[in-house]
Amino acid sequence: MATQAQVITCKVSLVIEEVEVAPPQAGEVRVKVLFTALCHTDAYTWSGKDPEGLFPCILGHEAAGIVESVGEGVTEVQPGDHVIPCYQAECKECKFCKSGKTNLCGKVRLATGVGVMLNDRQSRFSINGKPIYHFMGTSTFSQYTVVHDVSVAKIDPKAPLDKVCLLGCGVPTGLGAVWNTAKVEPGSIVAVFGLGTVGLAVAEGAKAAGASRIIGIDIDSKKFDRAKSFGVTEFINPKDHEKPIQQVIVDLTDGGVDYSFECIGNVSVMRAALECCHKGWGTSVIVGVAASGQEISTRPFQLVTGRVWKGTAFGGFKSRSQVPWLVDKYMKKEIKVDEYVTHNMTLADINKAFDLMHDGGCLRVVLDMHI
Ligand SMILES: NC(=O)c1ccc[n+]([C@@H]2O[C@H](COP(=O)([O-])OP(=O)(O)OC[C@H]3O[C@@H](n4cnc5c(N)ncnc54)[C@H](O)[C@@H]3O)[C@@H](O)[C@H]2O)c1
Ligand SMILES: N[C@@H](CCC(=O)N[C@@H](CSCO)C(=O)NCC(=O)O)C(=O)O
Ligand SMILES: [Zn+2]
Ligand SMILES: [Zn+2]
Repeated sequence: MATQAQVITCKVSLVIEEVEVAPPQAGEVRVKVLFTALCHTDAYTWSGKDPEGLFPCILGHEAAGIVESVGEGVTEVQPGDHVIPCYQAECKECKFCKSGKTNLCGKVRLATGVGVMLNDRQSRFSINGKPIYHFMGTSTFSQYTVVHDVSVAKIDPKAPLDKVCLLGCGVPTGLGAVWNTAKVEPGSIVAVFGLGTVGLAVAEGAKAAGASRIIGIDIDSKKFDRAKSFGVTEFINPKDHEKPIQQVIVDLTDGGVDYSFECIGNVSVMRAALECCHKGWGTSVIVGVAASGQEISTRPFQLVTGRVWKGTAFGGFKSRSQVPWLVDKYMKKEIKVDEYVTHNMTLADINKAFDLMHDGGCLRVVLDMHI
């Protein structure tokens, strides 16, 4: 086909470049990133569908490392501390942090949303004097990064960093969606849409909360076997049914589920997840991130008749307070983490790692940043 005068769609790679990382300023921490995993939100922003996506930038937000140096006034971490960068900050002082109602923090969010540090609204990354933007206040696809002190959790130095890096995003998000946002009670019937890392962590959290049935829904039936070991008790592939998936679930559950979780980022599935909830009390939690311009819809009657629609960011966990607690739970073998790591690679292979995310067998790829 002739392509002259046409827009061409083609593949591009992330590039690995030498970057200058400026010293941390007041209230900032420079971290040597040892291991980082890839999350679908990195792929989402790279795709250009994130309205906050700003390029050129350094992506990455699910990582663990060691503090290299700290700026003036930083008291809660020091060089040598083992840390997890937290894209969701916790300053403990702002209106949000003090509300007792949310884990969102307002202190640095406006700066991190536009790829800069709060102090001087500049980036600490540059190439030949030209700034490279930060991403989600973390930018962990770099061997060194600079984060705000409110965006870093100090953790047990005995914890294996090549595993607990996952506690920077996907696993806490799923667990917390169940424990903090939905507050699933023992005996509940739960539906999980999407059986990737986040959906499996929802299943794990629901099992721990004592759910009686955990129904996993995915369009890839290969996901089902593995999901059993995370707590899923029944499986549905929407492709095997002619009826809308919400009707299939309502029929199977005597009127609908107590809780549902959308872990895909698809607005049609978000609607189905709400509408498969039981009249009068069923609650649906949106976890997946949908692209810019996408909107959710349903008949208001669904809410009038008692269903509740919620969303969650980082599973409602307060990052600096609770990430160390999650690390301790992992060390006591009370939550899974190793089981979500399906591949280990190096920074040099980051493009292959992104390709692997489309492979049904892949959950998390962990990159060793210094080989
Ligand atoms: N809210 C938050 O704080 C937060 C944190 C982390 C990730 N996320 C988002 O959560 C979502 C899930 O992340 P993940 O890493 O588990 O992704 P993933 O791609 O590994 O998992 C998604 C799963 O959904 C399945 N799927 C796709 N379309 C489907 C459909 N129409 N019906 C049923 N199943 C379908 C896929 O087969 C896959 O198993 C992403 O959108 C990610 O950006 C949100
Ligand atoms: N810039 C994106 C926001 C996407 C989004 O909702 N991010 C989640 C975390 S995804 C982690 O993998 C989140 O926590 N949001 C709350 C926040 O960003 O403060 C967009 O605009 O689509
Ligand atoms: Zn993420
Ligand atoms: Zn705050």
